[in-house]
Amino acid sequence: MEAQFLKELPTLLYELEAAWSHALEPASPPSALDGFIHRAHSLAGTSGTLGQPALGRHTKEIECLAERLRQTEGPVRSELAARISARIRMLKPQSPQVAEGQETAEEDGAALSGSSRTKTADGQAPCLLLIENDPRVAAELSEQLGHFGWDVVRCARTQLDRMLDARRPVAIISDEILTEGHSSDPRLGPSTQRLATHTPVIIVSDRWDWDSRLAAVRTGADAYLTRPLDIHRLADLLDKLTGEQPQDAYRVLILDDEARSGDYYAEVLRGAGMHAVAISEPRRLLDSLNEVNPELILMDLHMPDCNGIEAARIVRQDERYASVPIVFLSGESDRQRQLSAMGTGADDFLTKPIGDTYLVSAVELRIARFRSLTALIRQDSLTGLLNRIAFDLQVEAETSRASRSGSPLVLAMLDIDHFKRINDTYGHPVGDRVIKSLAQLLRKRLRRYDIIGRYGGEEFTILMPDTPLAAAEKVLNELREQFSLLHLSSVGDQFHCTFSAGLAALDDHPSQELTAVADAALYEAKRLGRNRVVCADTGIG
Ligand SMILES: Nc1nc2c(ncn2[C@@H]2O[C@H](COP(=O)(O)OP(=O)(O)OP(=O)(O)O)[C@@H](O)[C@H]2O)c(=O)[nH]1
Repeated sequence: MEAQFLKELPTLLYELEAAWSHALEPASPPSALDGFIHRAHSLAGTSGTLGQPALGRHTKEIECLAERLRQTEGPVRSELAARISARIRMLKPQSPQVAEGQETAEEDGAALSGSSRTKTADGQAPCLLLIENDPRVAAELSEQLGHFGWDVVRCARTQLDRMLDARRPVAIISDEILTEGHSSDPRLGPSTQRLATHTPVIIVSDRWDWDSRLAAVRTGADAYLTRPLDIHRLADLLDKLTGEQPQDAYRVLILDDEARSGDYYAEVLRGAGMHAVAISEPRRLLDSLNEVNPELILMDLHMPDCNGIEAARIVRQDERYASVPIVFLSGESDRQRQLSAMGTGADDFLTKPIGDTYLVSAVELRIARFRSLTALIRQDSLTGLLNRIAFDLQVEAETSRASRSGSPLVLAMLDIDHFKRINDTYGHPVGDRVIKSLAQLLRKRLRRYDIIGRYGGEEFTILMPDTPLAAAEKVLNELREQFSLLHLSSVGDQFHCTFSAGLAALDDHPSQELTAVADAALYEAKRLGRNRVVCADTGIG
């Protein structure tokens, strides 16, 4: 049965995708969405039973999102629809076994080197189809996007239909407008029409005029860029359009002395794609805070050993969690008592019993607001990376986590070489662009759970959990090479930059000294001639 299911899977996925396209059409009746939910539901169930649990979970998430879409009004609808489309794009007809493997590799922290992008079925980087008549331009574009981790496949306009089916690209870059609407072009085959609904299209053109832009808009192109092409802008745009910077799952910690209800809420939140952990003993709170690093704490108010107000106070004693929203979830319905409970550092009160959809929305809204507020405080405005204070806090959290679990951890410090010369030669704004390019490269090529910060000026820091020193050195050397190959440009001028890096491993150095040790290794890299990676000596602390 499992073999038969695998054989039928491409068709089932095709039908699921087609049902989604149909549900998206403005003129479709509400039953179209019901039909899609039904298909997702049955695929989730069958996949789970027939040996494809990862596919089952993924499709279940799609089903839950679609259920919420059915119950949602207003602007959130388009966000939900985009999330469903992104998840559907991740379903590859031939991928179930690989999806399992990929999950394992990521869980093992094994996917160390290379891109952090989601790999396709055959382990390749996600593919971009490039329609570009000029071979020289195509080669250069492929090479440059390759540095950012994209696998660019050239394709003639006439091959588009076949290539869409064969490679299932995450986006199309084209030097010509894909005439008459790329989703309804009579010259395109059925697969093109199907995929084009979901595959973003970027037009790159020499023409600035209104008519060309309008024509692109009318064919459903998602973006229109003019030459000379700014590769960093294109890379940014690709990230946005392909959802390649997927939001990390919202992290929620639930404390409820009734283990069964805590587990139930956790299950509901997990069903909506969140990372939710439930504990029933207040004493486990501190450890769980470190493990989950929650963005919201749902807490029962009345508990026998320690009530919610006391537990909230304990959370607030730790400055790392001083601003994490705490929401009491309790059967307490007396408004006055609710308000006085909130006066102790909690932010809100949800009254039990609470419906699943309401719980999910309430949690999502609060975490979204928490994220946007903390981003302002934690992020460096030029690069969007963590600023120095936020990075240092992460060092504290990660070093204590790694010490407890005994897993290796490396801290790297990077500094762009001769940066003053770049500023002096090309001006400060170009210098800023160089800083942004390195930030972009780091973000693209490192794993999602590596922590990247801008430490100041042209200096960057990276914290690499679960990473032995030798592996980190290899990754940093790859990054160094990729950065040195990036074409950077100022008006009419092209130039290259390099960086130096110093690495320190937690195994060999006490956590308080990690940054200073990495900094000393960086200094050594500069002294030895720059454009190199130096690991701090083992055992010197
Ligand atoms: N454009 C730009 N320049 C910055 C920024 N922050 C710091 N700088 C400049 O970065 C330069 C750093 O120069 P130095 O510390 O002398 O080092 P360097 O020229 O990179 O030389 P080495 O590190 O020894 O290879 C200074 O000129 C700073 O003004 C920034 O945000 N944007």
